[in-house]
Amino acid sequence: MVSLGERRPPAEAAGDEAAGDLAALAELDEAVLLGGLRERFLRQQVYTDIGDILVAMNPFQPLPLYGREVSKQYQHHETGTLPPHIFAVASRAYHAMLGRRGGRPQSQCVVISGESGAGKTESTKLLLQHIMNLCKGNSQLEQQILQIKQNEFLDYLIFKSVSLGFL
Ligand SMILES: Nc1ncnc2c1ncn2[C@@H]1O[C@H](COP(=O)(O)OP(=O)(O)OP(=O)(O)O)[C@@H](O)[C@H]1O
Repeated sequence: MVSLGERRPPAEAAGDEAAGDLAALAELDEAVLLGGLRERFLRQQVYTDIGDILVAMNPFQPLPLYGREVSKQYQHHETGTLPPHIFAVASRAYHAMLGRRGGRPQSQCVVISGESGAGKTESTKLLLQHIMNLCKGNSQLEQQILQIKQNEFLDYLIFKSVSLGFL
């Protein structure tokens, strides 16, 4: 959903020949795609765009990607100016829901899919965390999201389809 640009969060600052949006590459086949994802993963760049799809790779370790500062950066950024991130997806859905950036207000749906242990639950929590930050001041929306967060059936809101794991 977003591509690499000028301003980058710290984790992406140290060199990034591997493209943030693989769909922007002139040639894209399975080998290029897997190579690009692998290269980024080795640099701890766990998020990669492929056009409108965000690929999130599970780092299985805490990374400094989710702090308040990073969340702030992604709240009102222009599409394409920051590296791919789950917060960018959340921001895009949030602003589109409210009809900002040109469109009319519309319900939004984010499908989070992956094999067991891929990180769907964590991604959902991060998505909601960022949306909570975005809707500070909108108490009705905040309450609605808090209700979702407290819902023990949160997992059932996630599409748990099994995808092929290549890496
Ligand atoms: N972004 C992340 N950063 C660090 N660790 C993560 C991240 N995402 C997932 N993990 C780690 O991977 C584990 C499994 O993730 P999670 O529970 O989200 O997977 P899941 O896809 O929901 O699995 P299942 O379908 O089996 O419920 C987490 O407990 C956490 O330790």
